[in-house]
Amino acid sequence: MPPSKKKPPKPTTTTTSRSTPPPPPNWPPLTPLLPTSSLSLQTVLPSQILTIPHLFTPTLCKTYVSFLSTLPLVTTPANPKKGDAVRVNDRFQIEDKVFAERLWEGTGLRGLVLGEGEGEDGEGEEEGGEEKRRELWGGDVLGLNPNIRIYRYTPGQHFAPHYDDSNTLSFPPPTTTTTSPPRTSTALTHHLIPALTTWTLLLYLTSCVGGETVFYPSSQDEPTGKKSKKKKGKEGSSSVGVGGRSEPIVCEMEVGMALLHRHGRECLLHEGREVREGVKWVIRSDVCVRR
Ligand SMILES: O=C(O)CCC(=O)C(=O)O
Ligand SMILES: [Fe+2]
Repeated sequence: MPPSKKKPPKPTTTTTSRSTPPPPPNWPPLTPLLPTSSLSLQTVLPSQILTIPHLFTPTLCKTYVSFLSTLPLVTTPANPKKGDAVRVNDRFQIEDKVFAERLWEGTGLRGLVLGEGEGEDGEGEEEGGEEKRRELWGGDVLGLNPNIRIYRYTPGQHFAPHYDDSNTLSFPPPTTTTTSPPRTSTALTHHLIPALTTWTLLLYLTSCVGGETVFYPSSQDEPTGKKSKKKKGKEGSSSVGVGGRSEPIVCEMEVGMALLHRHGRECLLHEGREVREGVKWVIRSDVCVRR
């Protein structure tokens, strides 16, 4: 029989695998943690940069670094799309609402942001707390963005100066803690809440030489000559902006420290400086508010 000229059918596996989101990683449990009474929200620059030292313990950071090292991280291109900041690091990104919720509820982050319990150093517990909190966070806080990003910077890698955009999303309803399924299949979609990201969360799992996150409160301090086309909101009137000039704010990485900074219209120009020795590991998410 002569060989058939018919082409073999095209495999369809590519299409199928592309439309199926990857399963979330099997994140290690968030333990050990310090008691929430030992945590506090510290102000680096009022209404702009806050930190929470020891949100993760050194032991938990080590566990996470070993685990994250097993994930398929991808090196970002050194020549980004037009308009995007140059960032050279290895990253892993996943939509994982369950993990975002665990980070929010299980670490004490929620209590600190919402001003519950003890330990805040001021921002959340002044008179008229509720209104101040809404002003600080940019609305009614819902929780953390399920879009979880993991960054690894090895020596020579960095994130060039840029502004973080605010993004809109449909915020998923809280996962029920019981094992029973939702009563109707529409329960999940009907309760999606229109949301907006307002602050960036960076959780440092290591410290290293270099790799600091640096903020430039005034545009005159832009280190590369890159000028933003965006309108700058209130950032020029921040307390260190006397006469339009101010020193860069250098946030040294501390193992287990969370750094929160305002983003969107009021985002300060910032960068992740080049790592010179060691490896910088970061978990990134965002604070979301009701839109
Ligand atoms: O890694 C850093 O220090 C900065 C990261 C950053 O700016 C970002 O994720 O937008
Ligand atoms: Fe950023």
